[in-house]
Amino acid sequence: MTTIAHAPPTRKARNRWLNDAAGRRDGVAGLLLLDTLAAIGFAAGVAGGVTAVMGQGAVWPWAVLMLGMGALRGVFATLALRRGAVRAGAVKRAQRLRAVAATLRRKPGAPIDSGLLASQAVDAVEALDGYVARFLPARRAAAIAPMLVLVATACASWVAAVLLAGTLLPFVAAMILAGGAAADESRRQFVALHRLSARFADRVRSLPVVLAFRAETRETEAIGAAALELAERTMRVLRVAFLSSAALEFFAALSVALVAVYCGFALLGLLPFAAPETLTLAQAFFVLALAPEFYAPMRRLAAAYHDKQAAETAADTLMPLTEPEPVPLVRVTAPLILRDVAIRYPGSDAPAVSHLSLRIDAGETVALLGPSGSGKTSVLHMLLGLAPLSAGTVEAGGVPLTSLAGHASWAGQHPLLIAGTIRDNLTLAHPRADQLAIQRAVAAAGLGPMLAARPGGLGATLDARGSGLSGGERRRIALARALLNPAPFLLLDEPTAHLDAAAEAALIATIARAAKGRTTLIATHSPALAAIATRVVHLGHAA
Ligand SMILES: Nc1ncnc2c1ncn2[C@@H]1O[C@H](COP(=O)(O)OP(=O)(O)OP(=O)(O)O)[C@@H](O)[C@H]1O
Repeated sequence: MTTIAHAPPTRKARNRWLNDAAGRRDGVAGLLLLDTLAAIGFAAGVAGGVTAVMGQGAVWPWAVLMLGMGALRGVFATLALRRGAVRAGAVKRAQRLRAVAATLRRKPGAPIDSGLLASQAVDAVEALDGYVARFLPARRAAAIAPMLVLVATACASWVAAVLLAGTLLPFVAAMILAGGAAADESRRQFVALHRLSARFADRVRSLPVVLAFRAETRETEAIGAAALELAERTMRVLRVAFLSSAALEFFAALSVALVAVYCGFALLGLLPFAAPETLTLAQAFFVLALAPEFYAPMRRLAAAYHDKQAAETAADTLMPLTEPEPVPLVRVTAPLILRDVAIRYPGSDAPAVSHLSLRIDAGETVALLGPSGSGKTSVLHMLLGLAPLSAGTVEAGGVPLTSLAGHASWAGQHPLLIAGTIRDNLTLAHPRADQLAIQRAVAAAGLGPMLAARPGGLGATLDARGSGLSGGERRRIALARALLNPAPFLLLDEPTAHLDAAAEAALIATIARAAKGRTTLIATHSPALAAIATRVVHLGHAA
């Protein structure tokens, strides 16, 4: 089961990270402020139009002002939406690349958790969308826009401005209370979502094992329970969200009602106290048309508030991802010299390999022989930067080596297959390989009969599990891929396992040809394959 194993960061650190992740401002908040200014113009148009209709001047300039400002509001709102979406897209792309890069360049031997990666690269990154596109611009605009409305209102009626401002304080207090509760609930909801998606991804990946052990019912129940937990958490978040929107709507309605009652009574001279100001019809209409705009930025902010909570929870998952170190591009050549090398996996008490010293000269073929578990694969993985070098040194062509990746063709024990055609799988390590080179590699790896029997041949599609391929066929694909890549080092991990004697003999001849001119290291249990090596190195008990 996938868990988030680190302590949550402090609020300050989280906010700083979110700000950095959101990057530069793209003027979305500015567009929202322009929308507020256009709303003030619109209210002026309404007020002027009404007084003109009552016979005080021409109507059309006010109508033009009203329509123009209305149209501008539409333009500003659309531009703000579009710019926000573009900015959020860029932020998500950068974070997704970061999540994937952190996984690809994790410490050698550190376990990979596909459920966690899926949750980080998909759910957590997606949760930043609303934060960047809506919440941040809404928060920036909400700090200024109500003040603009207040100043415009005060120019027409200072009493109306005081009434609006008076409802603001209890509203802010209510929102702080509701916001705190919503933050906790939202965090719990996100953890439940993370748990469900990680569990689901893990189980889909291990579906054959689940089916083989008849664990469908148990796993279905577990996923059902996780889904139920998520539903309950979502309902709690919604309840708090409804509560805060009820508070918002109450104070928004109260402010408009107070202004309307005051303006009406002031115009009719029905105020139960001496009028503190003289209000004209135009001023009253202006103030009334503007009153709903006072709470509009807060409404926008409240609508995006959930995005902030989701982003904060996502930040807890994304922040611990370490920045990938740039991989230095070093030209690596033989000889390959290992001095007193030890490989110890994280969490293991005993090293998988210890005190291994070895020199492999350019063009040499070395076979690593040894009982199962003696560390043959670990040595190849260490050279590729996939297993940790815990002690000793490795040097290639006089350069201290961190990884042969990029300089080596590799056929692993569990060949990686991607969803795509057989050709896609072959050209994975050498995308520019031409048709002739592909045909040669296919023939050399003994894939010809399999491709001839398969509709589509090289164009036949595989899924990521390589369903429909035998173990031997998968290894042949991995070998053909390694042969296709003209790298100076060739690393093969049990390339002839799962093959009958005749197929093994044919493949050994192919490997012997492919090894010519390359520095080759082969991990094997097969004495026949080891026989083509210029040197045999025994690991483990057999040493
Ligand atoms: N990722 C890992 N984390 C922890 N221990 C590991 C890991 N990979 C391998 N080991 C351990 O390291 C030891 C050497 O394993 P390795 O696969 O290198 O042996 P091998 O000689 O290639 O075995 P085989 O012939 O069965 O393929 C084993 O005890 C194994 O359990």
